[in-house]
Amino acid sequence: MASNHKLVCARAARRQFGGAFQQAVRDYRGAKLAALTLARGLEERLPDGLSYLPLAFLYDGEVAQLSWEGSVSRANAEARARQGNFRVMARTRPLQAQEVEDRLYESVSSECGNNAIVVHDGRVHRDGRTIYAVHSRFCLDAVFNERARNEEVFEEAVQPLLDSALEGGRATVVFFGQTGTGKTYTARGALDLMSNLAFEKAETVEMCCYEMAGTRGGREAFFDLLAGHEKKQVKCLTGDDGNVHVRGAHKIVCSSPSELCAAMDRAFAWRSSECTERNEASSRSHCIFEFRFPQVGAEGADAADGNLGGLFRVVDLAGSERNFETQMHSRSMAERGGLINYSLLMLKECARVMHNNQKDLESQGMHVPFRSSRLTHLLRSSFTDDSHMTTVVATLSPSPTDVEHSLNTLQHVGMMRAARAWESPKLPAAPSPSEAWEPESKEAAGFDAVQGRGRALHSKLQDARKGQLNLHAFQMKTAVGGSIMKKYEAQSAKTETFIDARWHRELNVKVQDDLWVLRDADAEATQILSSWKAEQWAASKVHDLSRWSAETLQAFLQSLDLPGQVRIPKTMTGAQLRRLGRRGLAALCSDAATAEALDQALAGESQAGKAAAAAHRSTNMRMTALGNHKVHAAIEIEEPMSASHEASNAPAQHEPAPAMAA
Ligand SMILES: Nc1ncnc2c1ncn2[C@@H]1O[C@H](COP(=O)(O)OP(=O)(O)OP(=O)(O)O)[C@@H](O)[C@H]1O
Repeated sequence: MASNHKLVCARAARRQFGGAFQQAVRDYRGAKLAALTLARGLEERLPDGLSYLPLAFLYDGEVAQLSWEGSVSRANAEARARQGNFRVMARTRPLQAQEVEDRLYESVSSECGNNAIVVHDGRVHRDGRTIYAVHSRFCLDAVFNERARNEEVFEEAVQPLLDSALEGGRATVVFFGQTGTGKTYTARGALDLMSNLAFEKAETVEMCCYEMAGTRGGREAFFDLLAGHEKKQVKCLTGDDGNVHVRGAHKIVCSSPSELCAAMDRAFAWRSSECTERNEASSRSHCIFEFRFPQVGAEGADAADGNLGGLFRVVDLAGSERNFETQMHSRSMAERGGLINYSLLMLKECARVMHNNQKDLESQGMHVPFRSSRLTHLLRSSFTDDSHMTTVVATLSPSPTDVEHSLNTLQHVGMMRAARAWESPKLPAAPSPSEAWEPESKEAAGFDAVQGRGRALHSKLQDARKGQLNLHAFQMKTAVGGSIMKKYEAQSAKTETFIDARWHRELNVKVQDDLWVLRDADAEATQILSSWKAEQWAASKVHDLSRWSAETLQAFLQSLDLPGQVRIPKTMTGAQLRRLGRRGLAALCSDAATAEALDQALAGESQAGKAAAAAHRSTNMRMTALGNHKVHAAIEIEEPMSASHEASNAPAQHEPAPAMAA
């Protein structure tokens, strides 16, 4: 049963049909390679657009189009990789040992030369039979694949910021992404490399480090990580310069790389981290490293308050988590996780509003809720101040089970990038093989950089069978017009729908509509069955003398064609009549013939009651059989139930036994 459920769950399906999805990824990569070769070889010889044609013959239309588009826009990659103050990059970690053991494939392709990243999303169609892959491309300022080393990431993402800070500027690098994707791994690598380089230009480096976590009262607060055990709370205040500063944090002035590394290690040691389902050492707080580089000639000045001296921040955010990843969390972990998710949500919300403000002229000026979380409050200048250099590094997991996370991360960093699109240089239009292609200028806008969604069909189960499932369940004939497996639970008459491709063939059915239609049909079936069961129960009790009210008894007596008189009091109920017994009943009748006729009529009612009760029991048994054997059991039952016929024998005067749904 559980396996059927899993089939409609995309994550489980990605595991189950891994081979087919992997083939889709291979196809895409093959098409990409072919497109690159063609673009290089034919572009100069053939007019625009025509060089695309050989690819269209070889591959599925959308895959060919997407891969071609990726290869021709390669020329624009350099222009697209902005040298502006706000840049967005992505780094994919390699598959972990457990993922390799589970035979998971790589669902992310990094097009490093093209500064683009493609997420291959394996999906199951709502019909439950067709599986297909959607390839989504996101264009960023730089992309690092799973083989990229920390040094490469540092050189591209961090070094320009460090240089700017060493010259007196303000810079922030933010590591953002799903839990267990390598934010801390990348941040630590960058910090280690930074500690050496910083002293090439600065004599001393002042460092403070704090984390944003929850207080006991469930509120966000900053805690000093260099203050030892106590984790002293520090304040986050807006200074005269309009920037947000953390006040009261312990500062360490380092004069050598080893001192700086020791201070960083100390901060990492105090940072909140716990073992979770996804990461053995998962960060449970947002950690901010702040470095100040006093400028030459600025000695004695309060560099923290004035703009004298450069500021460099490394923000290692806690990872976003989804419900299925937090099943084993304790209560306190769940509370902290709630705060983390809230602050990340607010960060995404700010990105969304900024993006909307940028994209839609009408909504320009919409309030960006930076103050809704302490994290966004702190990072405000990174996103709004043009002179503040910011790099957001999105970390991604290549696992197909994390595709939703990866898409979500890329969409949000894309929005952040788009929100600062005014900085991007004007790009020349890319050659396009068809009118329908997205214009290259859109690419620069980050979020709109999803260059189209390729769709490659890889259905193993394309046998389109005709027919219709007629569900004969206890006289109920439901033409659901689709592939449906029902499980009827005897007690609650509950039905569940399972879509399982195997049943399509066995039942020889074809999905005509989508799952929602089937669900409607299922709900209808549940309703009919439930009311029918209730009616049957009521029908079985209609003939039970001991349940008759005084009115029902009088109606019953009037319906009988008795030879003589019966002197039964108008207030006497069925139960009281039964207690009289045969002799007591005869005493109420005017003659023996009347007593005999009344006795026979009551015996007939008793018989009918027994038959109805037997029918009800049989219904329950059949329902149980359905529960155990699913639809097969229902189909094998050919004889309609006879309870309705029994019910029709009930006396017309008293409450008629309801007919079953036919
Ligand atoms: N690029 C990489 N190369 C090799 N291993 C990596 C890479 N990125 C991450 N890892 C490994 O993945 C695991 C998780 O990494 P890390 O703790 O940095 O994730 P995280 O994103 O900080 O997670 P959380 O948000 O839960 O703190 C670690 O064991 C790390 O060594």
